[in-house]
Amino acid sequence: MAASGVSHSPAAPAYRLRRLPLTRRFMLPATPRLHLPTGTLYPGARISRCADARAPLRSNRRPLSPPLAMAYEATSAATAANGKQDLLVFDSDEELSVSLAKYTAELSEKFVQERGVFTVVLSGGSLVKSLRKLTESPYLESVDWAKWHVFWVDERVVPKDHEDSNYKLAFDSFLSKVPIPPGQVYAINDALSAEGAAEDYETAMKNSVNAGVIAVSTTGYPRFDLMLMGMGPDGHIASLFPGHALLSMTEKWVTCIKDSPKPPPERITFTFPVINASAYVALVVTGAGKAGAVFKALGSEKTSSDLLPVEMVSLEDGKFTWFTDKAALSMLHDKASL
Ligand SMILES: O=C(O)[C@H](O)[C@@H](O)[C@H](O)[C@H](O)COP(=O)(O)O
Repeated sequence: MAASGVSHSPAAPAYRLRRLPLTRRFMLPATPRLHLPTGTLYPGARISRCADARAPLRSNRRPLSPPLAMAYEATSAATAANGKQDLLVFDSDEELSVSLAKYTAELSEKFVQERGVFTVVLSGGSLVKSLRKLTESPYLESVDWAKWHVFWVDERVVPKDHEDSNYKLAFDSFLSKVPIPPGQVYAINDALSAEGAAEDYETAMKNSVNAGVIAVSTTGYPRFDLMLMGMGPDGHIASLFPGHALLSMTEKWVTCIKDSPKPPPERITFTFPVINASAYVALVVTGAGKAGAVFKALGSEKTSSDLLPVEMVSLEDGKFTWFTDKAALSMLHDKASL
């Protein structure tokens, strides 16, 4: 059996398309300085806090209670040539989840209007829990779920009903609760070896490109509409780990790793050219455990020889947004108040 066509039968509520207001963002010109809430300037950092950036996000149902997000615009050495990154900082998981749902629903509406489909890529880890608001009103009714095609940026090579399976994680808390047609959910073929599963997944992606479901980038790689990803404490994204030879893999769209430092060891993963061909990437990074990697990525000088995987995200022609909290930024704040 090829990747895709996983059976699940979520209830299929009638939906209607609702226009959702855009999340308020504060866009200032990029500057090689960091202004943090203390007002302290930390020369040498590369983030600028937008003036008076705390503001409530709006919903067409009800105003969302007090300041949800501080919006930042960030640039880094890796992205300077390829556009800006947005850094959104939330006071709570709840607020992050509300904003992520709104962001995703707006992109769904945009791409369904433009392309007639919406291709979404998920990682495993805590990201999936952050998608929970999408399974609730108003999104459950308003999102055009029938147009979604769901892929995984990485997957553990285990049976689909295994506790380690990223498919199972997403199915249990997200996919089983929204009416995406099962044939549009592209799980790996769990009967194959790691090599076979990676090859099979790449073939499924090529078929989707040929069918016009997945767009193509100017460099010939699949261009997904939205990748929703987490980052590990070591700065890994997908199953691309610091210092690993796979970081420089460009020949394949999907490859396998058999010595993942994060268990389980056998996984398949998209390669960097595919990640960097995306139209939108949302990176959800919360908690003090991630503060070191966030500091390295956003607050420290770097050379091309010591880049963490997260710093190697450099979108060809796309938009990268960090969804973070204060704990994840704590080392930046500490540095700024020195
Ligand atoms: O299969 C995996 O292990 C994930 O896809 C992995 O890349 C994950 O997204 C990060 O490790 C962050 O996970 P947490 O958010 O749980 O730390």
